[in-house]
Amino acid sequence: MKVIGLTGGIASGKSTVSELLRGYGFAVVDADVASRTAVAAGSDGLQEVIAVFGGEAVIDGEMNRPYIGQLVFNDPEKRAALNSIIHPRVREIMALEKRAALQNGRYVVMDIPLLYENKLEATVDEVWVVYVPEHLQLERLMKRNDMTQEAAAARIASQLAIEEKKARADVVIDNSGDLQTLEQHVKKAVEQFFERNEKK
Ligand SMILES: CC(C)(COP(=O)(O)OP(=O)(O)OC[C@H]1O[C@@H](n2cnc3c(N)ncnc32)[C@H](O)[C@@H]1O)[C@@H](O)C(=O)NCCC(=O)NCCS
Ligand SMILES: Nc1ncnc2c1ncn2[C@@H]1O[C@H](COP(=O)(O)OP(=O)(O)OP(=O)(O)O)[C@@H](O)[C@H]1O
Repeated sequence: MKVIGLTGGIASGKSTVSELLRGYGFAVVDADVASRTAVAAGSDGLQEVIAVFGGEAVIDGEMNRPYIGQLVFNDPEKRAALNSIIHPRVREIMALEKRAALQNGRYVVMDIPLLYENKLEATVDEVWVVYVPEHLQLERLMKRNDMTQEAAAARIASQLAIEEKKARADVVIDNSGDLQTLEQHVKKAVEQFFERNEKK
């Protein structure tokens, strides 16, 4: 059973593509969901976040995401500190979910925004990159998160450039067009995937 690593830049359309892939029967393991589980209310992960970032890191028992986001996307050292708390836990959660999906005989999609940044290529069989040029990434991120251009640019700058991810991909899914066009691209990529993997 093959494992696809799905990545791209922030707001390039990974979640949109992973929903379409669910529709084709793939099991999707999502790093953003796992990263929330890693610091859920009452968890050891959240305790560590409080130890490092202080009491303001929590609001109503939950991690104060806007506060932490504003800190870490403007300071690489703080980002590294948060990553070192959350990423090992995310890897553990995702490995369990992946194993369960494979045991059920499913093709698996690992949706991992930081796949290249964290050198996780070897944990998947092939990498699909959801690509949009950076100006569209900025535009969609500002719109989705109701964010200033400055805040959106800081988030984009905290990741490997989208052009670099595109260059390294096994499969590129272009999401520069409308949603209908994206659906067609995904359909084609899925057909080619099954041709490669089920023909022999
Ligand atoms: C900083 C946090 C609190 C901001 O929360 P917020 O709800 O605003 O954003 P959300 O978690 O939905 O992330 C949105 C996107 O931001 C990007 N992103 C998130 N964390 C990081 C990071 N540490 N470095 C680079 N990009 C990141 C990803 O593309 C992600 O898909 C949160 O992103 C977080 O806990 N990040 C650390 C864990 C992490 O690296 N998650 C990403 C994949 S494991
Ligand atoms: N083809 C498209 N045309 C217009 N808007 C789109 C298109 N594809 C996605 N979007 C919108 O762009 C935003 C980003 O898409 P999505 O949330 O799927 O990205 P993502 O890569 O999962 O983001 P993140 O890295 O933050 O998890 C969303 O608001 C989504 O509705």
